[in-house]
Amino acid sequence: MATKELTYQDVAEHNTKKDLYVVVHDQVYDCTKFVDEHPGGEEVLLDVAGQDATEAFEDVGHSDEARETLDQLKVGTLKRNPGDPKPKTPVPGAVSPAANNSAATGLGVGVYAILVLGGAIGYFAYQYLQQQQAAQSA
Ligand code: HEM
Repeated sequence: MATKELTYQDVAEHNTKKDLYVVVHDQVYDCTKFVDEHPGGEEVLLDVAGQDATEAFEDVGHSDEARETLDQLKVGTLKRNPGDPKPKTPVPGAVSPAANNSAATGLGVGVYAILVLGGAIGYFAYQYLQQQQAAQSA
């Protein structure tokens, strides 16, 4: 197995579909041949091309099989220098339980507000119509 040491700058140069390296858990992987076969689509891999994909990779909850595939793509180990970028946060739209939860909580408050407001408007409209009818029949 290759034990070449690459810096983050080395990896960052391989950031196109035809030459695509990613970092996962400080290991460097050449995904060039795999990008077209990725069951999760090429878009997500292109999004992390030449970058640290650890968080994106783990957030999806890849299978052991995916980890074996990853093993076969390994080209070296990342040599971290001070000031190197941190692992990239997952792309929007990617399967992410944490992101989904926070979105649901945010939406929950909004939905409650609409329901309460809608209920109040409905109630007052009903009262108003009752009064109108009472006035007409008098
Ligand atoms: C870096 C190397 C990667 C390898 C070797 C890899 C491999 C795989 C494999 C084998 C699967 C099939 C399901 C499974 O076995 O878990 C899969 C699915 C998936 N991958 Fe990756 N993946 C990689 C990176 C990524 C990244 C960076 C993302 C970014 C979000 C991603 C997103 C997904 C998604 C969303 C699926 C689910 C597709 C579906 O079920 O329709 N993958 N990947």
